[in-house]
Amino acid sequence: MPKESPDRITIRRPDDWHLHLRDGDMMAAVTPETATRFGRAIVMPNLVPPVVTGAQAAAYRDRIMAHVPEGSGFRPLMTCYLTEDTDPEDLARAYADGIITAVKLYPAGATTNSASGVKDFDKVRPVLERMAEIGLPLCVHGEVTDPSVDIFDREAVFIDRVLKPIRKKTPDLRIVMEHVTTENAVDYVRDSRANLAATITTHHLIINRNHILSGGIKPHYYCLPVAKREKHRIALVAAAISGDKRFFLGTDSAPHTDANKLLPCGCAGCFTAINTMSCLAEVFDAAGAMHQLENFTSLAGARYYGLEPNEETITLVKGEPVTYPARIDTAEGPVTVFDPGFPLHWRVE
Ligand SMILES: NC(=O)N[C@@H](CC(=O)O)C(=O)O
Ligand SMILES: [Zn+2]
Ligand SMILES: [Zn+2]
Repeated sequence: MPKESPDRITIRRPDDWHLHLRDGDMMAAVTPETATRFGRAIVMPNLVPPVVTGAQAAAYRDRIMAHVPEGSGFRPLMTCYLTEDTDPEDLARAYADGIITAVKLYPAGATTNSASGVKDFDKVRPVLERMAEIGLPLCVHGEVTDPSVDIFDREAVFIDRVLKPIRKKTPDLRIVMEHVTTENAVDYVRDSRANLAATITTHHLIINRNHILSGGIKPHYYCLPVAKREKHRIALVAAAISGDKRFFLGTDSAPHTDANKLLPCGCAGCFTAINTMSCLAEVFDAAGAMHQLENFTSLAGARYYGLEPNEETITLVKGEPVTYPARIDTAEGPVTVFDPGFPLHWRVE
């Protein structure tokens, strides 16, 4: 049990089960921000070109490690990007060698850098079957790309059209539905019997679609899946604070430069690596659920991935509003930090 008083709580060091570290100069700038705060992170493979083979995942891991501050103890958990040409044996080897922790499924065109994703889900059946056999988890960006489906319905439709058939044909495949944004997804995960869990982002616990669209368009709140109605946000908070071990933190911290966000066709993604724990503590505290924060950030995800929780602990302290930078500088340009829209009173000691 976390040690807790009204203004102080000590929990296991958190992990981030869905993170974008990018590459090159951006990676150099954002990797320390996560490495100093989290024990481990599942690193998304949607680089350009994507990380598709075990060898590429190992090389990417080494590039990340070069920017992990000494003594942080941070461990990047690597993923491969599933394509219609993925070789099941390459994945099986990379998993056996401890190079990858999961495989990522992007429907082609669903989100940032997903052009090489899957169009025909039958083509990846042999890979999914091999993954089920060896217990290699599949992380899923759960949105259909059918342009005739309303963007606010794409997650719910994905569950019926894609996820249910995959789970029926491959019931032993361990799946993580990434960054869920709807009550539909929460209910679907909660009603499942086995082999299904979900990550929830920091920002989807805080914003709804009004934050993006009301009173002027707010590109820094635009991410995919796009934030939905308030009733969905409420369902996400309920899942996060429930103590249910199938819901855990994946920040989906997805840095884009301001120049790439503030465009007629701006990029999707919120950069939350810096203030995530303060944001989450605020949300859990407001819900009277500080005692469930540790499960969400530090226990449930490790358990689903079959890993031990981190040995180290962190202490969060409540007091005067926390200060954090509005943006960070990178050699590619400034990146705006997620603004929850309210003061944050919890800081990591
Ligand atoms: N979440 C986002 O809005 N963007 C992510 C991609 C993703 O996770 O879908 C990115 O790579 O920028
Ligand atoms: Zn995604
Ligand atoms: Zn993501």
